[in-house]
Amino acid sequence: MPAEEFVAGWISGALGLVLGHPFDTVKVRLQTQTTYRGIVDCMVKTYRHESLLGFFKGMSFPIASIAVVNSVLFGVYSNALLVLTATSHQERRAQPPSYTHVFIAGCTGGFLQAYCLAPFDLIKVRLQNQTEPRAKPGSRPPQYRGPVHCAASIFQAEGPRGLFRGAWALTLRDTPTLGIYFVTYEWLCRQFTLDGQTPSSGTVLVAGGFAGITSWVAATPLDVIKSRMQMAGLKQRAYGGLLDCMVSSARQEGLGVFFRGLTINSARAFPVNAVTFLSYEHLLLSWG
Ligand SMILES: C[N+](C)(C)CCCC[C@H](N)C(=O)O
Repeated sequence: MPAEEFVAGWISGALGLVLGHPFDTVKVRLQTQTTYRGIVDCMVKTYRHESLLGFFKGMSFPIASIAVVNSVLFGVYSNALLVLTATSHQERRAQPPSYTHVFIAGCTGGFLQAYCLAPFDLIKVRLQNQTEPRAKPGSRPPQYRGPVHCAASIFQAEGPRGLFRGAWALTLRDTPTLGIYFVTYEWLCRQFTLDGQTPSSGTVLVAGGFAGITSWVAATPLDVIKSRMQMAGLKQRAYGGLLDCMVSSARQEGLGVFFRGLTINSARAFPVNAVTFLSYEHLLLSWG
């Protein structure tokens, strides 16, 4: 099984992540808390209350973990294509796979990465939603002291299954939308590249950026539900399940609730995925 794809996926995931984390914090807060009037208000309040550091809450952990998850995504995607089309990454420019194969491989990668992502994403969301300013003497400490403490507290209170809260919503969110992700990327690359040629860096950046936006647009409704299920019982009311969360969120807040965080998600998705695909393609090219 070719391993370079996993390594390239790891490095490119880490690069994309740092760039996108501040957007991600604003997104999670807008989706799960009702105290902000919009993106700018959330940014201003976060900055005033918690300084620039507030935007990077919960990042150290994803940088290690999400990078691993990205490695699973790209590694499984590429190896699934190898199984489906019997072509390696290098051969695929000359013999491009069909969009159906790209979609199936993307969904497979999406499904498997969702399973690895679930506990990491849960911890990230819980830490991002702690709005207390950094420890001041005399102030009440936040519930979780850091990622390890957060994981340990959830494990102690709810057992291993607690760490997979919201995993079902996450899998539903990621399986089809990562199929869309790779199809969009491939389609855009092919539009701007002569047959058999390698796409230019500019093309890869634009195709990667739009692949990110398209898949996030499709993923946002379930992303809201996922984040809420992960917070259920803490700052959020408890839900009877995924459907209950959908119905009661829509009843209380209207259908618009399913698009919360869409603007910020798209603004984040472009740079993150442009950089992810560019570094991924470059690494693989330089390793020959
Ligand atoms: C499928 N869905 C849109 C949910 C995620 C796409 C993931 C791509 C990238 N790791 C990012 O964080 O933007």
